[in-house]
Amino acid sequence: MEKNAKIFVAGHRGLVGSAILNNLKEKGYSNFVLRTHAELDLCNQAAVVEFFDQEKPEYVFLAAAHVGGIVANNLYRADFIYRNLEIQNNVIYNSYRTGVKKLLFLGSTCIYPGLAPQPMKEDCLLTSELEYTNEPYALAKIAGLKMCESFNLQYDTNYIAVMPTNLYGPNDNFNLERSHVLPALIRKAHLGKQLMDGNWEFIRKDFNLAPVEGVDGTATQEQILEKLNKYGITLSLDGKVNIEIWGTGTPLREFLWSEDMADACVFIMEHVDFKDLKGDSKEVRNCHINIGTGKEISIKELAYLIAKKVGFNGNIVFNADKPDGTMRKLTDPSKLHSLGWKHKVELEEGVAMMYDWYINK
Ligand SMILES: NC(=O)C1=CN([C@@H]2O[C@H](COP(=O)(O)OP(=O)(O)OC[C@H]3O[C@@H](n4cnc5c(N)ncnc54)[C@H](OP(=O)(O)O)[C@@H]3O)[C@@H](O)[C@H]2O)C=CC1
Ligand SMILES: C[C@H]1O[C@H](OP(=O)(O)OP(=O)(O)OC[C@H]2O[C@@H](n3cnc4c(=O)[nH]c(N)nc43)[C@H](O)[C@@H]2O)[C@@H](O)[C@@H](O)C1=O
Repeated sequence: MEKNAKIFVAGHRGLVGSAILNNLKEKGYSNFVLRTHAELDLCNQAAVVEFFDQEKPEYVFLAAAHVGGIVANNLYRADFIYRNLEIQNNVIYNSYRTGVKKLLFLGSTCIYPGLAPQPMKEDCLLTSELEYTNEPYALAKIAGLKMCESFNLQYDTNYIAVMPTNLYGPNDNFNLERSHVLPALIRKAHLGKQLMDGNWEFIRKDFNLAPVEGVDGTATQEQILEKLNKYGITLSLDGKVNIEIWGTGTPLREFLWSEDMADACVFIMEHVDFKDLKGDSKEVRNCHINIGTGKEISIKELAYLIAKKVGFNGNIVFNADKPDGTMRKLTDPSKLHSLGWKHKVELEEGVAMMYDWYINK
């Protein structure tokens, strides 16, 4: 990638897109074409055609997608499949049509079977059933990686698909209904701590609740408690505070710091071509690349790690009525390692940086 090349980072204000943009800037790239969701809805085919015709980017990082945690994926199944197919079809096809030199498509490790052998290698794709909670999203991601592979084979394009593990970092989504587990637990633990400390004003502002004029403090506290209860943060009979963790706490997850993820994306754009991944094989499958650490932790251990970092001394309770999702999804990152990239930030350090970012944002 030439330093003055015109680069389109789709989704540049999101968790990964913002980290990719920063990483590119740090590495000396400066010629960006950027659009917010409001400026360009990537689901709008006509608008995307016009955008590519006008701007003619040379390189594309496709980090825009309809993204959410386990409950959002499970509830809004139509949105997750439809919007993601729309976004990726529009961006990948128009990249081909206007001669984009290279594109990086961001998938997810959800593409692998729910009961895949662990750790998951790239070639366990499509070997058995997907995990139900995010099946529509995973199917869209599989379509995206197959679209890259198929355009490469038929039209000799250079599109690479990467499959990141669960990510976290600056600009993450802290919405307690839609977010992934790590930002959700940081916010729940922090709110729980504020409640234990009687810091009502902080919680009121956090939920954007207007101060109630003419009503005494008690009424306002009731409103605040109602809001907290909705998200599983409650006063406990032992005088402490309970924060609710979804599921049993036993699922295992792997977490990668978003700035490491961005570094891997830029590294791959700079150093890896589809032809290197394909080699001499005639039947091409599984050329996508896992991006992960190869290390896992249970949700329960994660909850205690976050509580310790935040200084939350209340109770952690598990709500088994909420879904666990897949019990284990650990990547095998050996392909990525053999290409020359390895993660730097370990989970404990990442959680500390994430909490710092959250309280200072
Ligand atoms: N976060 C994670 O743990 C993981 C993420 N991934 C993948 O990584 C990629 C980036 O995810 P992440 O950064 O977490 O997601 P975010 O939700 O943080 O960011 C997604 C970005 O896409 C934009 N976007 C969404 N829909 C549209 C649209 N119709 N038109 C234009 N822009 C749109 C969003 O804009 P706006 O906010 O304005 O809607 C936002 O800037 C995605 O492909 C995701 O599937 C894969 C594995 C794990
Ligand atoms: C990366 C990948 O992420 C998604 O899959 P997921 O790994 O199941 O996502 P998650 O982060 O939402 O949950 C991880 C685990 O954590 C538990 N959990 C506890 N308490 C909370 C909680 O408060 N919020 C959330 N979200 N989860 C919680 C939760 O029950 C589950 O066992 C895909 O949908 C898809 O988006 C995708 O690409």
